[in-house]
Amino acid sequence: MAATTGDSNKLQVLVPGDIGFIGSHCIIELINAGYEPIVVDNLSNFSIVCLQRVEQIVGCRIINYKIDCLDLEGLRDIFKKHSTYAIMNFAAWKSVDESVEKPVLYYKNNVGYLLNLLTVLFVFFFKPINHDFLTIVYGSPKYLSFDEKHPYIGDSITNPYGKSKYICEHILKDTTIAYPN
Ligand SMILES: O=c1ccn([C@@H]2O[C@H](COP(=O)(O)OP(=O)(O)O[C@H]3O[C@H](CO)[C@@H](O)[C@H](O)[C@H]3O)[C@@H](O)[C@H]2O)c(=O)[nH]1
Repeated sequence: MAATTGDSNKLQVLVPGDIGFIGSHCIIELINAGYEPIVVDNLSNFSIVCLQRVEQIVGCRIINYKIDCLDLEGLRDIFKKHSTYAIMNFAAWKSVDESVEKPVLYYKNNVGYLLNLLTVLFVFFFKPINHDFLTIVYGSPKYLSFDEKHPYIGDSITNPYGKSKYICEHILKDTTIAYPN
């Protein structure tokens, strides 16, 4: 199987959480579109076998790192090794029920990962990124499709998972205001 790493001139896209449901589809589309995805996943929700299946589908090896979201030094090392063109972040815990039982863990993990990504991002002079748009964060849509201008629902979010994502949205909005370029 050919490797995607090394001498390729392809633009590299860091995709934390890309062994997961949405991320694994995303890396296939990235490869089809001519990009080189860099997989960063702590394998908390999926095994490396999922990545191997994706490699079979695309017919090449995919650069991957098993690191935890709160490992700031680990993230820094990855940024040093790759000239990252963009980041698409899917790494998060997403169980509503579990988030109600373990709220601190969810805030620490989901918000902490985003803060670590932004910390490293600014060290390497990148722009802030758009985040995902979810009904769990925004509530019933006021209009479709969701975009950056859509009003947030804030206090009516019923669980720590949704709130952790809501906080992430505000962090990104504030960061984009602070660093418009
Ligand atoms: O701290 C963490 C937590 C999770 N993961 C990984 O992240 C992936 C998440 O995938 P999955 O559990 O299948 O979630 P998805 O359905 O793909 O949803 C993800 O992508 C959505 C769209 O961005 C977000 O809304 C969700 O919160 C986020 O979990 C998995 O491979 C996990 O192993 C990490 O690497 N680090």
